[in-house]
Amino acid sequence: MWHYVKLETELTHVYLQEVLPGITQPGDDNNYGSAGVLDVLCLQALSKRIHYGKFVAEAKFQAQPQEYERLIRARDAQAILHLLTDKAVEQRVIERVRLKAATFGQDIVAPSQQPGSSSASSNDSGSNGEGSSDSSDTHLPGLLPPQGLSSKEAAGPRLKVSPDVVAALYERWVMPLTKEVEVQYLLARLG
Ligand SMILES: O=C(O)C(=O)C[C@]1(C(=O)O)C=C[C@@H](O)C=C1
Repeated sequence: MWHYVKLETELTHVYLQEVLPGITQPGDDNNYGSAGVLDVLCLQALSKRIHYGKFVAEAKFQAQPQEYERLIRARDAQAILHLLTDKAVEQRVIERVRLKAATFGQDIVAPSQQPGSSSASSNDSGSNGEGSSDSSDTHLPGLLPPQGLSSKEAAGPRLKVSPDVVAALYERWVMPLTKEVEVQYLLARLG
């Protein structure tokens, strides 16, 4: 049945093996509570995005019922995957994700806290505890792997995660998992 289509196990594996290493630095910052809360938020957001593939697949079925029905009856998962794939849309999604990560992932620094500013001190992290503990450090420890930054990114504003890494995660994992949900949904569609 279509509502049994759930890729939680695959998603957890991808999150632990691919997403986390891409957006964090190795090591232990002892922030287990905050990390746990954010892990759950990320997993829920990814799960929702991927499993919305069921609605997308239903719309695609409605648009081409005969084509899909023939492939579903033939149990031809590869042909279904091919029929539902739209490379132009995928390219637009990747570019939008890259732009969003570059825009909303900026680490905003008050002018007075910027390196070279007379009021910036090396150990002043502000009353709310935010900010770099070292004003000469261009990246927040634990948030941005410097090795994940392209030279273009490193020259621009400080970013919490590399837009290229986020775009690659979408291309290699998020969209393929969404398509896997779509295929599984369609295979169960007539049952
Ligand atoms: O928008 C669609 O047509 C989808 O099926 C969604 C999606 C995606 O995951 O973003 C997946 C497959 C398509 O090739 C394009 C995009």
